Amino acid sequence: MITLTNLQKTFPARGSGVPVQALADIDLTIGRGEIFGIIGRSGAGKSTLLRTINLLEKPTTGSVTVDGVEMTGLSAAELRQARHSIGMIFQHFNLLSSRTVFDNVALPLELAGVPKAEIRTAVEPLLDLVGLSDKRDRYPAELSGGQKQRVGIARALASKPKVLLSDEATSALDPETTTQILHLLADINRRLGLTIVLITHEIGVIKEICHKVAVMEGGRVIEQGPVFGIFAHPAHPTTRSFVDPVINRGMPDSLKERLSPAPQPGTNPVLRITFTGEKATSPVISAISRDLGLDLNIWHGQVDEIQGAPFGTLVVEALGDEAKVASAVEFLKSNHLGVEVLGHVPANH
Ligand SMILES: Nc1ncnc2c1ncn2[C@@H]1O[C@H](COP(=O)(O)OP(=O)(O)OP(=O)(O)O)[C@@H](O)[C@H]1O
Repeated sequence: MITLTNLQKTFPARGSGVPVQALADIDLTIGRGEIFGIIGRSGAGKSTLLRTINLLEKPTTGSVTVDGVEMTGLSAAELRQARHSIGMIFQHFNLLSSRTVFDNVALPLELAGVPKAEIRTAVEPLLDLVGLSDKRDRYPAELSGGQKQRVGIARALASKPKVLLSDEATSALDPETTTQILHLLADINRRLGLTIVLITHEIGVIKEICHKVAVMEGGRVIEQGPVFGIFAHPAHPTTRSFVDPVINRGMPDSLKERLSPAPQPGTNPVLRITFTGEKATSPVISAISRDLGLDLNIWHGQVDEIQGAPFGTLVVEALGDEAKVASAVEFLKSNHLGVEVLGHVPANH
């Protein structure tokens, strides 16, 4: 649906400053109907990247294709037309304070010259969709933040876009309202098959509704893939720093301090077992002690949920000889569970 190829963006130097390279070597493919999240710290290049999709920001080099249309080659009139299929919502909602809820949602249609009767037929179901039918004649100042964002969403949907860009749309909202807005976006994605690209600095937003994620740092995408895989096995340290607070893959500090990297006489290995999907509930621990005669001392365990699928980690000390431990590792792998040796601790500590 959206392909960004070899995208670069450099902002020219201001005054006596130096040019800023905001985007470098960006290659991203976003599939039709996906909710694609882009996460990164302040200044990573998220907004610039999002704004290149509708060409609010013109890339210095590279190509942007949306629904088969190469955006960088369009004339001004063609670009205006192409932007009808790309809606956008914003952190601070960007509503017109002098217009009612109905008139804010109707605005893009009025600007496109749609007749009044048609506007009414288009806007009313949208107000219904976002749960604001009873607020149609209210003004933005009379609405809560969550309600304002619902107006923003309805307005973005008015021109029946195929893509919705969300620029930190929940950053100004409290956690409960954030969840409601995210559920609304997920619902719209399912019902309308809309492709959603959202940027955020909050990992919870990605965890809640995204199918895929790209992590940005210094204008580059440092890691990307399906949310489940990235959360379960974050490869880059920055990704880990985002994921660790919400997915506890770790172990107690007291144990960490006692770990030594290599086995010594009289030490036991410490394993981290990761469970994903339906395997998260399979009784592997009892199978290992029963069938392989290896006792496992559980140090730390956690079962979480990513995108509705269970994801668990278990840190265990294996109380047995090397051969038994090797068979247990093989057994776990053959059951499609993740297993890694974290280190070794003195036995009987
Ligand atoms: N119009 C501009 N002119 C010059 N530099 C810019 C411009 N817009 C952005 N930048 C710079 O480009 C880099 C990326 O900015 P961008 O706003 O895309 O980051 P971000 O990840 O969205 O950050 P934030 O989360 O704080 O919004 C930053 O160094 C920023 O200062």
